[in-house]
Amino acid sequence: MAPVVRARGVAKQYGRRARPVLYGIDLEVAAGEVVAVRGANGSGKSTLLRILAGLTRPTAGTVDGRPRPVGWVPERFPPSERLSAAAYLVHQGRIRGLRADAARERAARLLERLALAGGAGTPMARLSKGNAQKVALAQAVLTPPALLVLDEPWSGLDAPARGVLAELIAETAGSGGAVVLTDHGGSASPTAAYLLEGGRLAPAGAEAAPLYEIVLGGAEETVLKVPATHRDAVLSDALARGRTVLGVRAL
Ligand SMILES: Nc1ncnc2c1ncn2[C@@H]1O[C@H](COP(=O)(O)OP(=O)(O)OP(=O)(O)O)[C@@H](O)[C@H]1O
Repeated sequence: MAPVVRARGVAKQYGRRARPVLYGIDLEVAAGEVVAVRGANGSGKSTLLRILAGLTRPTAGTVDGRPRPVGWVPERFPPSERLSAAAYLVHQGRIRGLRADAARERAARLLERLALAGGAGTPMARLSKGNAQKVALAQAVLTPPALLVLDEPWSGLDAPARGVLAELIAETAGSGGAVVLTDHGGSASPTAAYLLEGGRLAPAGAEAAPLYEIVLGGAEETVLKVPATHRDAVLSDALARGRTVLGVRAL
């Protein structure tokens, strides 16, 4: 399948005297792929993800094919906004070309799925870390992204929200999007995993964790591939949203 995004020879050095963080990284991510980038603290994972998302410029090399907009979930979501979570998401939806009522509906549905404690009317500055993370996730998938990049997305999320996150990742990949994430906890069951070490990227082998295929009915049929660890949370979330479970099978 044609790659959604392709990095070639990407290198990064923050300042001329600093030691380079990345050396000549090549990486292709195809539609439907979930790619995990792992490595020690400070190994350059966030730097690589920011370059893939188009937020940081590489010192050398190129990134081709990046679609717009990229769904981006930063490691730390700035919650210093006075806007409420709902107002912030509607604003983001408008920027991405949604009509106000569509943006409101989509934002409300995502916040309900993610069970934003304290409600959608809470000012962003007063949100807890986990709830700010939920808003970060919601803004990234307000319009279905062709490329979804998530930096440590599991951190701070409670168990049900982790299930919803697994579902959002599976939905993005299932509808032809490409997903790149860092996952210290190894919670994503990626289709490919890489280890970033000494500024170079090496294949780390995909996870051994078993995958399940879940077929959901309702207004339309959806097929999701989710790791066994998130199967039950995804099923209960789907049932709570009025979907019908048409099938569950181990892959
Ligand atoms: N804006 C910046 N200016 C200067 N140096 C930076 C900048 N951002 C990152 N670095 C440096 O680049 C190196 C890699 O940082 P990066 O945040 O990409 O690593 P990481 O693997 O994501 O770390 P962690 O697991 O702790 O999140 C670190 O030495 C960091 O200090």
